[in-house]
Amino acid sequence: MLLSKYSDYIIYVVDLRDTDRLVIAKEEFLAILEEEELRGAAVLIFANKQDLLGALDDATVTESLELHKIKNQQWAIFKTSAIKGEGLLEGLDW
Ligand SMILES: Nc1nc2c(ncn2[C@@H]2O[C@H](COP(=O)(O)OP(=O)(O)OP(=O)(O)O)[C@@H](O)[C@H]2O)c(=O)[nH]1
Repeated sequence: MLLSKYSDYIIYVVDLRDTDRLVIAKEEFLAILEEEELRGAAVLIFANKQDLLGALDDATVTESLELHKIKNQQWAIFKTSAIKGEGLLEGLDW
């Protein structure tokens, strides 16, 4: 992963079909939030592959990544389908 020295925002993409790696995704996500350079950066989550059957809902992702515990940073979660181009612009507009 590449991080610029002082980033204004983080975009984190979660694969809604990859339930097996949700725990790893959470660990990685929490480690990113602890990066000194990213303190205060806005956090944008793309919950991707929402077009596929069996995709997790965003409430489950919110709970799994413990987004509600983020106190000093703005955050938002958008359901996306990268393949269909859905939800991406809404997220980037946020
Ligand atoms: N249906 C669908 N397919 C997608 C979407 N985004 C990416 N893919 C497809 O998923 C496949 C794997 O892409 P990613 O999951 O992004 O790649 P990756 O994380 O390196 O792959 P894994 O490690 O196997 O998960 C590719 O064929 C993509 O075209 C999406 O929103 N919807």
